[in-house]
Amino acid sequence: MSFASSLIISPNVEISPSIFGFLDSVRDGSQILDSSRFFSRNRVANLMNKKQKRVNHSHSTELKYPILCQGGYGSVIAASMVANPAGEMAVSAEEKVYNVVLKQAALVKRQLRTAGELDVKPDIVLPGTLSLLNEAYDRCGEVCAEYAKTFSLGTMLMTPERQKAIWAIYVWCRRTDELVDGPNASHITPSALDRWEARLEDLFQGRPFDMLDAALADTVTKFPVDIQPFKDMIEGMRMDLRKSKYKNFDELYLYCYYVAGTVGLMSVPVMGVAPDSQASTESVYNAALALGIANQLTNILRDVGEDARRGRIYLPQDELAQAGLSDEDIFAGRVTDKWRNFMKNQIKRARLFFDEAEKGVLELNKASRWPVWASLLLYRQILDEIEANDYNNFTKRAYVSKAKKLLALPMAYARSLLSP
Ligand SMILES: CC(C)=CCC/C(C)=C/CC/C(C)=C/CC/C(C)=C/[C@@H]1[C@@H](COP(=O)(O)OP(=O)(O)O)[C@]1(C)CC/C=C(\C)CC/C=C(\C)CCC=C(C)C
Ligand SMILES: [Mn+2]
Repeated sequence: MSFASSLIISPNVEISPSIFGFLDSVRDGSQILDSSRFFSRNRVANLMNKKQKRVNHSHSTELKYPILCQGGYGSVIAASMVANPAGEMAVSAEEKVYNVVLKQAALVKRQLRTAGELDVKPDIVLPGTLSLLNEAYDRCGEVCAEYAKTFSLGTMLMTPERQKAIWAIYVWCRRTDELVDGPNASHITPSALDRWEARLEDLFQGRPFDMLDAALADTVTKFPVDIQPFKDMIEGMRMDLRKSKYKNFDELYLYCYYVAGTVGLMSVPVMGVAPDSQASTESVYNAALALGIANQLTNILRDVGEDARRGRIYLPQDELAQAGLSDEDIFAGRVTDKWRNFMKNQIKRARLFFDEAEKGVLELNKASRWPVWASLLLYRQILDEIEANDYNNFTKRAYVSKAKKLLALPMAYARSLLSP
Protein backbone atom coordinates (compact mmCIF):
# COMPACT_ATOMS: atom_id res chain seq x y z
CA MET A 1 0.00 0.00 0.00
CA SER A 2 1.41 3.38 -0.81
CA PHE A 3 0.10 6.73 0.21
CA ALA A 4 1.77 9.06 -2.17
CA SER A 5 1.74 12.67 -1.12
CA SER A 6 1.79 14.62 2.10
CA LEU A 7 -1.05 17.10 2.44
CA ILE A 8 -1.43 20.23 4.52
CA ILE A 9 -4.95 21.05 5.75
CA SER A 10 -4.07 23.99 7.95
CA PRO A 11 -0.84 25.83 8.75
CA ASN A 12 -0.50 23.71 11.88
CA VAL A 13 -1.79 20.35 10.84
CA GLU A 14 0.33 18.19 8.66
CA ILE A 15 -1.31 15.20 7.07
CA SER A 16 1.19 12.39 6.98
CA PRO A 17 1.33 10.31 3.82
CA SER A 18 1.88 7.08 5.70
CA ILE A 19 -0.45 5.33 8.11
CA PHE A 20 2.54 4.71 10.30
CA GLY A 21 3.98 8.21 9.86
CA PHE A 22 4.01 8.66 13.60
CA LEU A 23 6.69 6.02 13.91
CA ASP A 24 9.21 8.27 12.25
CA SER A 25 9.02 10.71 15.12
CA VAL A 26 9.29 8.42 18.09
CA ARG A 27 12.93 7.48 18.34
CA ASP A 28 13.92 8.98 21.67
CA GLY A 29 15.05 8.25 25.22
CA SER A 30 13.02 6.00 27.47
CA GLN A 31 11.16 6.52 30.68
CA ILE A 32 10.17 3.68 32.97
CA LEU A 33 6.58 3.68 34.12
CA ASP A 34 5.51 2.86 37.63
CA SER A 35 3.59 -0.41 37.42
CA SER A 36 1.93 0.03 40.81
CA ARG A 37 -0.61 2.46 39.40
CA PHE A 38 -2.41 -0.33 37.58
CA PHE A 39 -4.14 -1.52 40.71
CA SER A 40 -5.78 1.12 42.81
CA ARG A 41 -6.11 -0.26 46.32
CA ASN A 42 -9.20 0.47 48.36
CA ARG A 43 -10.34 -0.35 51.86
CA VAL A 44 -12.28 -3.58 52.26
CA ALA A 45 -15.46 -1.94 53.49
CA ASN A 46 -15.51 0.43 50.59
CA LEU A 47 -15.24 -2.41 48.14
CA MET A 48 -17.78 -4.58 49.86
CA ASN A 49 -20.29 -1.72 49.65
CA LYS A 50 -19.59 -1.20 46.01
CA LYS A 51 -19.88 -4.87 45.17
CA GLN A 52 -23.10 -5.20 47.12
CA LYS A 53 -24.56 -2.24 45.23
CA ARG A 54 -23.61 -3.81 41.96
CA VAL A 55 -25.18 -7.13 42.69
CA ASN A 56 -28.42 -5.39 43.67
CA HIS A 57 -28.40 -3.01 40.76
CA SER A 58 -29.83 -4.84 37.74
CA HIS A 59 -29.72 -8.19 36.04
CA SER A 60 -27.10 -6.93 33.62
CA THR A 61 -24.56 -6.58 36.40
CA GLU A 62 -24.91 -10.27 37.13
CA LEU A 63 -23.91 -11.16 33.61
CA LYS A 64 -20.23 -11.45 34.01
CA TYR A 65 -19.70 -13.29 37.25
CA PRO A 66 -21.95 -16.30 36.71
CA ILE A 67 -20.38 -16.76 33.28
CA LEU A 68 -16.92 -16.61 34.71
CA CYS A 69 -17.78 -19.16 37.34
CA GLN A 70 -19.33 -21.70 34.99
CA GLY A 71 -17.86 -25.05 34.05
CA GLY A 72 -15.45 -25.22 36.95
CA TYR A 73 -13.86 -21.93 36.07
CA GLY A 74 -14.61 -20.24 39.37
CA SER A 75 -11.14 -21.06 40.59
CA VAL A 76 -9.36 -20.43 37.32
CA ILE A 77 -10.80 -17.08 36.42
CA ALA A 78 -10.02 -14.30 38.82
CA ALA A 79 -12.24 -13.53 41.76
CA SER A 80 -13.40 -9.93 41.89
CA MET A 81 -11.24 -8.96 44.86
CA VAL A 82 -7.80 -10.20 45.75
CA ALA A 83 -5.66 -9.66 48.81
CA ASN A 84 -2.23 -8.17 48.32
CA PRO A 85 0.73 -9.37 50.40
CA ALA A 86 0.00 -6.67 52.99
CA GLY A 87 -3.46 -8.16 53.52
CA GLU A 88 -5.28 -5.22 51.93
CA MET A 89 -7.97 -5.97 49.39
CA ALA A 90 -7.16 -4.84 45.88
CA VAL A 91 -9.60 -4.29 43.07
CA SER A 92 -9.35 -7.17 40.63
CA ALA A 93 -8.97 -6.56 36.92
CA GLU A 94 -12.48 -7.79 36.38
CA GLU A 95 -13.91 -5.25 38.82
CA LYS A 96 -11.83 -2.47 37.34
CA VAL A 97 -12.84 -3.27 33.78
CA TYR A 98 -16.46 -3.68 34.75
CA ASN A 99 -16.44 -0.14 36.11
CA VAL A 100 -15.24 1.11 32.72
CA VAL A 101 -18.05 -0.85 31.04
CA LEU A 102 -20.65 0.75 33.30
CA LYS A 103 -19.20 4.19 32.68
CA GLN A 104 -19.24 3.72 28.91
CA ALA A 105 -22.81 2.46 28.93
CA ALA A 106 -23.93 5.37 31.09
CA LEU A 107 -22.17 7.88 28.86
CA VAL A 108 -23.88 6.57 25.75
CA LYS A 109 -27.27 6.57 27.41
CA ARG A 110 -26.77 10.17 28.56
CA GLN A 111 -25.52 11.38 25.19
CA LEU A 112 -28.34 9.69 23.31
CA ARG A 113 -30.87 11.38 25.57
CA THR A 114 -29.36 14.83 25.08
CA ALA A 115 -29.10 14.32 21.33
CA GLY A 116 -32.82 13.53 21.18
CA GLU A 117 -32.19 9.83 20.44
CA LEU A 118 -30.09 10.75 17.42
CA ASP A 119 -26.87 8.77 17.36
CA VAL A 120 -25.37 10.39 14.30
CA LYS A 121 -24.77 14.12 14.39
CA PRO A 122 -24.91 16.01 11.10
CA ASP A 123 -21.77 17.20 9.31
CA ILE A 124 -20.46 20.64 10.15
CA VAL A 125 -19.01 21.63 6.80
CA LEU A 126 -16.20 24.14 6.58
CA PRO A 127 -15.29 25.23 3.04
CA GLY A 128 -12.81 22.85 1.46
CA THR A 129 -12.70 20.36 4.32
CA LEU A 130 -15.32 17.93 3.13
CA SER A 131 -13.39 16.50 0.21
CA LEU A 132 -10.29 16.15 2.39
CA LEU A 133 -12.34 14.38 4.98
CA ASN A 134 -13.78 12.06 2.37
CA GLU A 135 -10.29 11.34 1.19
CA ALA A 136 -9.22 10.61 4.76
CA TYR A 137 -12.07 8.15 5.22
CA ASP A 138 -11.31 6.54 1.86
CA ARG A 139 -7.76 5.94 3.00
CA CYS A 140 -9.03 4.38 6.22
CA GLY A 141 -11.19 2.09 4.06
CA GLU A 142 -8.15 1.10 2.00
CA VAL A 143 -6.10 0.30 5.11
CA CYS A 144 -8.94 -1.75 6.48
CA ALA A 145 -9.33 -3.71 3.27
CA GLU A 146 -5.59 -4.31 3.18
CA TYR A 147 -5.26 -5.59 6.75
CA ALA A 148 -8.63 -7.18 7.41
CA LYS A 149 -10.32 -8.13 4.17
CA THR A 150 -13.13 -10.30 5.53
CA PHE A 151 -14.07 -7.84 8.20
CA SER A 152 -13.91 -4.98 5.72
CA LEU A 153 -16.30 -6.82 3.38
CA GLY A 154 -18.58 -7.37 6.34
CA THR A 155 -18.91 -3.62 6.88
CA MET A 156 -20.58 -3.24 3.47
CA LEU A 157 -24.10 -3.42 4.83
CA MET A 158 -23.56 -0.72 7.42
CA THR A 159 -24.78 2.79 6.71
CA PRO A 160 -21.99 4.81 5.05
CA GLU A 161 -21.59 6.96 8.19
CA ARG A 162 -21.17 3.94 10.44
CA GLN A 163 -18.93 2.14 7.99
CA LYS A 164 -16.57 5.11 7.71
CA ALA A 165 -16.50 5.54 11.47
CA ILE A 166 -15.61 1.88 12.03
CA TRP A 167 -12.84 2.19 9.43
CA ALA A 168 -11.44 5.24 11.23
CA ILE A 169 -11.46 3.41 14.56
CA TYR A 170 -9.90 0.35 12.97
CA VAL A 171 -7.05 2.40 11.54
CA TRP A 172 -6.33 4.13 14.83
CA CYS A 173 -6.24 0.72 16.59
CA ARG A 174 -4.05 -0.79 13.89
CA ARG A 175 -1.58 2.08 14.09
CA THR A 176 -1.51 1.83 17.87
CA ASP A 177 -0.87 -1.91 17.73
CA GLU A 178 1.76 -1.41 15.08
CA LEU A 179 3.72 0.83 17.45
CA VAL A 180 4.59 -2.13 19.65
CA ASP A 181 4.13 -4.96 17.16
CA GLY A 182 5.31 -3.50 13.88
CA PRO A 183 8.70 -3.21 12.21
CA ASN A 184 9.73 -0.19 14.30
CA ALA A 185 8.65 -1.70 17.60
CA SER A 186 12.20 -1.77 18.98
CA HIS A 187 12.30 2.05 18.83
CA ILE A 188 9.13 2.51 20.82
CA THR A 189 9.53 3.80 24.36
CA PRO A 190 6.99 4.70 27.04
CA SER A 191 7.49 8.37 26.27
CA ALA A 192 6.69 7.71 22.61
CA LEU A 193 3.43 6.21 23.79
CA ASP A 194 2.88 9.30 25.95
CA ARG A 195 3.18 11.40 22.82
CA TRP A 196 0.80 9.12 20.94
CA GLU A 197 -1.64 9.66 23.81
CA ALA A 198 -1.19 13.44 23.70
CA ARG A 199 -1.97 13.24 20.01
CA LEU A 200 -5.09 11.23 20.80
CA GLU A 201 -6.21 13.93 23.24
CA ASP A 202 -5.61 16.56 20.57
CA LEU A 203 -7.73 14.75 18.04
CA PHE A 204 -10.56 14.40 20.52
CA GLN A 205 -10.30 18.19 20.98
CA GLY A 206 -10.65 18.67 17.23
CA ARG A 207 -6.93 19.13 16.52
CA PRO A 208 -5.90 16.12 14.41
CA PHE A 209 -2.24 15.66 13.60
CA ASP A 210 -2.62 13.93 10.26
CA MET A 211 -5.20 12.83 7.78
CA LEU A 212 -6.07 9.52 9.41
CA ASP A 213 -6.40 11.23 12.78
CA ALA A 214 -8.71 13.73 11.07
CA ALA A 215 -11.07 10.91 10.11
CA LEU A 216 -11.24 9.75 13.72
CA ALA A 217 -11.59 13.35 14.95
CA ASP A 218 -14.64 13.63 12.71
CA THR A 219 -16.02 10.28 13.87
CA VAL A 220 -15.87 11.23 17.53
CA THR A 221 -17.93 14.35 16.89
CA LYS A 222 -20.63 12.29 15.19
CA PHE A 223 -20.93 9.29 17.50
CA PRO A 224 -20.96 9.10 21.29
CA VAL A 225 -17.48 7.58 21.42
CA ASP A 226 -15.53 8.21 24.63
CA ILE A 227 -11.77 8.66 24.87
CA GLN A 228 -11.31 6.19 27.78
CA PRO A 229 -11.11 2.94 25.78
CA PHE A 230 -8.61 4.57 23.41
CA LYS A 231 -6.42 5.66 26.32
CA ASP A 232 -6.75 2.19 27.80
CA MET A 233 -5.53 0.60 24.58
CA ILE A 234 -2.39 2.74 24.79
CA GLU A 235 -2.04 1.59 28.41
CA GLY A 236 -2.09 -1.98 27.08
CA MET A 237 0.78 -1.14 24.76
CA ARG A 238 2.72 0.25 27.74
CA MET A 239 2.04 -2.99 29.55
CA ASP A 240 3.41 -4.93 26.59
CA LEU A 241 6.60 -2.87 26.73
CA ARG A 242 7.37 -3.58 30.34
CA LYS A 243 5.92 -7.05 30.92
CA SER A 244 6.75 -10.35 29.32
CA LYS A 245 4.93 -12.66 31.74
CA TYR A 246 1.56 -12.70 33.51
CA LYS A 247 1.26 -14.03 37.05
CA ASN A 248 -2.35 -15.11 36.83
CA PHE A 249 -5.51 -14.75 34.80
CA ASP A 250 -6.40 -11.54 36.56
CA GLU A 251 -3.30 -9.87 35.12
CA LEU A 252 -3.92 -11.40 31.71
CA TYR A 253 -7.57 -10.34 31.75
CA LEU A 254 -6.53 -6.73 32.32
CA TYR A 255 -4.09 -6.94 29.42
CA CYS A 256 -6.77 -8.47 27.16
CA TYR A 257 -9.17 -5.70 28.12
CA TYR A 258 -6.61 -3.04 27.34
CA VAL A 259 -5.63 -4.31 23.91
CA ALA A 260 -8.86 -5.87 22.67
CA GLY A 261 -11.83 -5.44 25.04
CA THR A 262 -11.42 -1.72 24.42
CA VAL A 263 -12.16 -2.30 20.71
CA GLY A 264 -15.61 -3.58 21.64
CA LEU A 265 -16.27 -0.51 23.79
CA MET A 266 -15.14 1.83 21.00
CA SER A 267 -17.27 0.10 18.38
CA VAL A 268 -20.67 -0.26 20.06
CA PRO A 269 -21.51 3.49 20.06
CA VAL A 270 -20.93 3.46 16.30
CA MET A 271 -22.65 0.17 15.49
CA GLY A 272 -25.65 1.07 17.60
CA VAL A 273 -28.12 -1.05 19.50
CA ALA A 274 -31.27 -2.28 17.68
CA PRO A 275 -34.20 0.07 18.36
CA ASP A 276 -36.37 -2.88 19.41
CA SER A 277 -33.73 -4.42 21.69
CA GLN A 278 -34.91 -5.19 25.20
CA ALA A 279 -31.38 -5.68 26.49
CA SER A 280 -29.77 -3.20 28.85
CA THR A 281 -26.99 -1.04 27.44
CA GLU A 282 -24.64 -2.51 30.06
CA SER A 283 -25.27 -6.05 28.88
CA VAL A 284 -24.52 -5.11 25.27
CA TYR A 285 -21.26 -3.47 26.35
CA ASN A 286 -20.45 -6.51 28.41
CA ALA A 287 -20.88 -8.73 25.36
CA ALA A 288 -18.70 -6.40 23.29
CA LEU A 289 -16.02 -6.58 25.95
CA ALA A 290 -16.35 -10.39 25.96
CA LEU A 291 -15.77 -10.56 22.21
CA GLY A 292 -12.59 -8.52 22.53
CA ILE A 293 -11.35 -10.74 25.38
CA ALA A 294 -12.27 -13.92 23.47
CA ASN A 295 -10.44 -12.71 20.36
CA GLN A 296 -7.34 -11.75 22.29
CA LEU A 297 -7.24 -15.01 24.29
CA THR A 298 -7.51 -16.88 20.98
CA ASN A 299 -4.77 -14.74 19.49
CA ILE A 300 -2.54 -15.60 22.47
CA LEU A 301 -3.27 -19.34 22.21
CA ARG A 302 -2.55 -19.30 18.49
CA ASP A 303 0.73 -17.43 18.93
CA VAL A 304 2.29 -19.29 21.89
CA GLY A 305 5.33 -20.47 19.89
CA GLU A 306 5.86 -17.17 18.11
CA ASP A 307 5.62 -15.23 21.38
CA ALA A 308 7.99 -17.65 23.15
CA ARG A 309 10.57 -17.02 20.44
CA ARG A 310 10.32 -13.32 21.38
CA GLY A 311 10.80 -14.26 25.05
CA ARG A 312 7.13 -13.69 25.89
CA ILE A 313 4.69 -15.93 27.71
CA TYR A 314 1.18 -14.54 27.98
CA LEU A 315 -0.24 -17.72 29.56
CA PRO A 316 -0.97 -17.35 33.29
CA GLN A 317 2.05 -18.53 35.27
CA ASP A 318 0.01 -19.97 38.15
CA GLU A 319 -2.10 -22.07 35.78
CA LEU A 320 1.00 -23.36 34.03
CA ALA A 321 2.47 -24.38 37.38
CA GLN A 322 -0.78 -26.07 38.42
CA ALA A 323 -0.64 -28.09 35.20
CA GLY A 324 2.94 -29.13 36.00
CA LEU A 325 4.39 -26.99 33.21
CA SER A 326 7.32 -24.60 33.33
CA ASP A 327 8.54 -21.72 31.17
CA GLU A 328 11.23 -24.11 30.04
CA ASP A 329 8.56 -26.43 28.56
CA ILE A 330 7.14 -23.51 26.61
CA PHE A 331 10.49 -22.29 25.35
CA ALA A 332 11.38 -25.87 24.32
CA GLY A 333 7.97 -26.26 22.64
CA ARG A 334 7.16 -29.65 24.16
CA VAL A 335 3.74 -30.98 23.10
CA THR A 336 3.04 -33.41 25.92
CA ASP A 337 -0.19 -34.69 27.48
CA LYS A 338 0.24 -32.14 30.25
CA TRP A 339 0.36 -29.43 27.60
CA ARG A 340 -2.67 -30.81 25.75
CA ASN A 341 -4.70 -30.84 28.96
CA PHE A 342 -3.61 -27.35 29.81
CA MET A 343 -4.55 -26.14 26.33
CA LYS A 344 -7.95 -27.83 26.52
CA ASN A 345 -8.78 -25.72 29.56
CA GLN A 346 -7.50 -22.53 27.98
CA ILE A 347 -9.59 -23.19 24.86
CA LYS A 348 -12.63 -23.93 26.99
CA ARG A 349 -12.27 -20.57 28.71
CA ALA A 350 -11.88 -18.66 25.44
CA ARG A 351 -15.06 -20.35 24.15
CA LEU A 352 -16.96 -19.19 27.25
CA PHE A 353 -16.11 -15.62 26.33
CA PHE A 354 -17.28 -16.22 22.74
CA ASP A 355 -20.56 -17.63 24.08
CA GLU A 356 -21.01 -14.54 26.21
CA ALA A 357 -20.36 -12.31 23.20
CA GLU A 358 -22.90 -14.13 21.02
CA LYS A 359 -25.80 -12.94 23.17
CA GLY A 360 -24.89 -9.33 22.53
CA VAL A 361 -24.50 -9.48 18.74
CA LEU A 362 -28.23 -10.10 18.38
CA GLU A 363 -28.91 -6.83 20.18
CA LEU A 364 -26.92 -4.68 17.76
CA ASN A 365 -28.47 -2.80 14.88
CA LYS A 366 -29.27 -5.34 12.19
CA ALA A 367 -27.00 -3.69 9.62
CA SER A 368 -24.04 -3.73 12.00
CA ARG A 369 -24.22 -7.39 12.92
CA TRP A 370 -22.59 -8.87 9.83
CA PRO A 371 -18.95 -7.83 10.45
CA VAL A 372 -19.28 -8.72 14.13
CA TRP A 373 -20.53 -12.23 13.34
CA ALA A 374 -17.81 -12.55 10.73
CA SER A 375 -15.15 -11.60 13.26
CA LEU A 376 -16.61 -13.91 15.90
CA LEU A 377 -17.00 -16.94 13.63
CA LEU A 378 -13.57 -16.55 12.08
CA TYR A 379 -11.69 -16.02 15.30
CA ARG A 380 -13.50 -18.83 17.09
CA GLN A 381 -12.51 -21.24 14.32
CA ILE A 382 -8.86 -20.63 15.18
CA LEU A 383 -9.54 -22.57 18.39
CA ASP A 384 -10.84 -25.51 16.32
CA GLU A 385 -7.68 -25.34 14.23
CA ILE A 386 -5.46 -25.50 17.34
CA GLU A 387 -7.32 -28.70 18.29
CA ALA A 388 -6.93 -30.02 14.74
CA ASN A 389 -3.17 -29.42 15.06
CA ASP A 390 -3.21 -31.67 18.14
CA TYR A 391 -2.37 -28.61 20.30
CA ASN A 392 0.96 -27.99 18.63
CA ASN A 393 0.84 -24.22 18.71
CA PHE A 394 4.62 -24.04 19.02
CA THR A 395 5.59 -24.83 15.47
CA LYS A 396 2.25 -25.09 13.62
CA ARG A 397 0.27 -21.94 13.06
CA ALA A 398 -3.46 -22.48 13.43
CA TYR A 399 -5.08 -20.67 10.57
CA VAL A 400 -8.46 -20.58 8.97
CA SER A 401 -8.26 -21.49 5.27
CA LYS A 402 -9.41 -19.05 2.56
CA ALA A 403 -12.32 -21.36 1.74
CA LYS A 404 -13.49 -21.40 5.36
CA LYS A 405 -13.08 -17.63 5.55
CA LEU A 406 -15.26 -17.21 2.47
CA LEU A 407 -17.84 -19.58 3.91
CA ALA A 408 -17.89 -17.55 7.14
CA LEU A 409 -19.24 -14.52 5.32
CA PRO A 410 -22.60 -15.98 4.20
CA MET A 411 -22.89 -17.77 7.54
CA ALA A 412 -22.31 -14.51 9.35
CA TYR A 413 -24.81 -12.82 7.08
CA ALA A 414 -27.46 -15.46 7.82
CA ARG A 415 -26.91 -15.04 11.53
CA SER A 416 -27.16 -11.28 11.26
CA LEU A 417 -30.78 -11.70 10.12
CA LEU A 418 -31.75 -13.50 13.33
CA SER A 419 -33.53 -11.50 16.01
CA PRO A 420 -32.95 -11.87 19.76
C1 LIG B 1 -17.24 -4.97 13.53
C2 LIG B 1 -15.94 -5.10 14.14
C3 LIG B 1 -15.34 -6.46 14.24
C4 LIG B 1 -15.38 -3.98 14.57
C5 LIG B 1 -14.07 -3.84 15.16
C6 LIG B 1 -13.16 -3.22 14.20
C7 LIG B 1 -11.96 -2.71 14.88
C8 LIG B 1 -12.00 -1.32 15.33
C9 LIG B 1 -10.90 -3.53 15.01
C10 LIG B 1 -9.59 -3.10 15.60
C11 LIG B 1 -8.70 -4.28 15.72
C12 LIG B 1 -7.29 -3.89 16.08
C13 LIG B 1 -6.36 -3.53 15.00
C14 LIG B 1 -6.92 -3.84 17.38
C15 LIG B 1 -5.54 -3.50 17.85
C16 LIG B 1 -5.07 -4.49 18.90
C17 LIG B 1 -5.13 -5.88 18.30
C18 LIG B 1 -4.23 -6.20 17.17
C19 LIG B 1 -5.97 -6.77 18.80
C20 LIG B 1 -6.21 -8.05 18.15
C21 LIG B 1 -7.05 -8.22 17.03
C22 LIG B 1 -6.80 -9.20 16.03
O1 LIG B 1 -5.88 -8.70 15.13
P1 LIG B 1 -4.86 -9.61 14.36
O2 LIG B 1 -5.37 -11.00 14.17
O3 LIG B 1 -4.50 -8.84 13.16
O4 LIG B 1 -3.70 -9.69 15.40
P2 LIG B 1 -2.16 -9.47 15.21
O5 LIG B 1 -1.89 -8.02 15.34
O6 LIG B 1 -1.83 -10.00 13.87
O7 LIG B 1 -1.57 -10.26 16.36
C23 LIG B 1 -7.45 -8.67 18.29
C24 LIG B 1 -7.34 -10.10 18.63
C25 LIG B 1 -8.60 -8.05 19.00
C26 LIG B 1 -9.67 -7.44 18.09
C27 LIG B 1 -10.90 -7.20 18.86
C28 LIG B 1 -12.08 -7.11 18.27
C29 LIG B 1 -12.23 -7.23 16.80
C30 LIG B 1 -13.26 -6.86 19.17
C31 LIG B 1 -14.50 -6.70 18.38
C32 LIG B 1 -15.67 -6.45 19.25
C33 LIG B 1 -16.70 -5.76 18.79
C34 LIG B 1 -16.70 -5.13 17.47
C35 LIG B 1 -17.91 -5.60 19.66
C36 LIG B 1 -19.09 -6.34 19.07
C37 LIG B 1 -20.30 -6.10 19.85
C38 LIG B 1 -20.97 -7.03 20.50
C39 LIG B 1 -22.18 -6.61 21.25
C40 LIG B 1 -20.60 -8.46 20.56
MN1 LIG C 1 -0.62 -7.30 16.78
